[in-house]
Amino acid sequence: STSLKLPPAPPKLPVIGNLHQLGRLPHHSLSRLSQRYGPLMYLKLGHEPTIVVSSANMAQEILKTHDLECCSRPPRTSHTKLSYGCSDIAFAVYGGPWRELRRISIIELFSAKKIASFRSIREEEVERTMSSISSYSSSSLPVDLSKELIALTSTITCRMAFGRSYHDVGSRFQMILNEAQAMLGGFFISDYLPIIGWADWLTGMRARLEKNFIDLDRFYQQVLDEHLDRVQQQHQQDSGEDVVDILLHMQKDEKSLTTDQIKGVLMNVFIGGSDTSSATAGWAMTELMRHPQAMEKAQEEVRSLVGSKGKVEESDIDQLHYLKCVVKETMRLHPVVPMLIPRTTLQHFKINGYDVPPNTTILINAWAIGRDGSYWESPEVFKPERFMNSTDLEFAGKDFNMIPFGEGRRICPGKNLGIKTVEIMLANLLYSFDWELPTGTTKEDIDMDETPGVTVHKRHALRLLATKYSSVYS
Ligand code: HEM
Repeated sequence: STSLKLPPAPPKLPVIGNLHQLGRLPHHSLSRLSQRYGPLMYLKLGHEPTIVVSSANMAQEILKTHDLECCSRPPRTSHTKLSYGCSDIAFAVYGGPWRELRRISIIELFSAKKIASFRSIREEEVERTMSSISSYSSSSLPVDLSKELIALTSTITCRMAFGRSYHDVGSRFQMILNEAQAMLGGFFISDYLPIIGWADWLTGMRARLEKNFIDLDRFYQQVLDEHLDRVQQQHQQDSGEDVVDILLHMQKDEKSLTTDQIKGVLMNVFIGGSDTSSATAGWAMTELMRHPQAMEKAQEEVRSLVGSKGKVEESDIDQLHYLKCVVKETMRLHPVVPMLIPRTTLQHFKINGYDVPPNTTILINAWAIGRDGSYWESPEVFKPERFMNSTDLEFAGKDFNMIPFGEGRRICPGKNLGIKTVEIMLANLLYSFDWELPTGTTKEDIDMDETPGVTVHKRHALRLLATKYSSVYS
């Protein structure tokens, strides 16, 4: 290994390596570090060799040219536990079972037809949330928009996954899921320093992980048993099936699908699907509150299109060009999975003259790439107009300068579903209400602090005063 030419490496400490340089928000710390050491950095996170990628060019090398060599996932305590031993899509190592599950999910769960079949769920639940916000509107109390959005996306996901009778999973289940999610981005010492892995027990992390897992598993088992009775008696129907129905039907026909795989996919649908969309919509509203002109333009567009219809439907969205630019600009500045999901290399390869050994973790800093001044003019400025009239600037576009969903073999399979959910929520929020900051605060007071974790949320809830837009009810 001494003959390998590795990418530039910041100095490291014995045993912990560069762990102390990650800070509370690793995407920020690593972005700063890359300004000094370049777009490819070689770190040691405890015992784990890691390459951090911080430019679009290098991301393209990894996600396109060398996608096959680095499309596996490194083992992680929390990921392994919550994915039934990596029997899922998101954390499974590269290989036959992952490929098969991904193929099934793309054809059966995330196809355009399937996404369309869940349309009424999205529209009904968005409408329900708008009426709940209306009640605040009449009481002149601020709405905790972050909370409303999380409740909305988890209800949509529950109905899609488990069916109508599960639309209200109760705050308990939501709480466990939120905690499980935080754990996925959390710090398990055993992941990096197996030599003192017992510290996970001391800190109580391990016990919490086990408990959350047992609670979630109990819930999934109950849902599966209830669905199983029904599925045994019915023939496959093309519409009206929830995710559990589809997977159980597939299991009945193909037999190769294990119950752990079904539960693993459910965990992915939940953890990958609900939080990401609510966090994105929350960031979009936050940016619009800081940029009143953009807010006015977006509201003007949606209101002039929809008129006095009372709500925005999905069929309207294609004509909302500015709204789509707002969503893109939000995802450029706030990719809610800022470092994607870690990858690991399967074999040695070279990139930009440097060696990348096998079993090296690859972290791609999508957050830094979206704010890179060599690709983006005034990168820190929220300016949805930059996407107007540009067919080149797409998510996972050809230049790799905006990759909020990743790219290559591991690209997010729920991308189109996620975008649709964000757009319909945002369009209705903008159409139905005028938004103001709580009395005594100005747009300069809006903080942009983030929570650490796999999915990055706004740290402090976005609280706003909502006033019903009069033409909605006229
Ligand atoms: C705004 C919404 C969303 C964002 C920003 C997002 C982002 C991401 C990102 C960055 C990855 C990692 C890609 C990589 O490793 O290169 C990912 C993977 C994944 N996402 Fe999403 N996602 C969203 C919505 C969804 C939805 C709605 C679902 C499902 C219902 C979903 C399911 C998954 C799964 C299963 C994977 C793992 C793919 C694999 O490893 O093969 N995501 N997502």
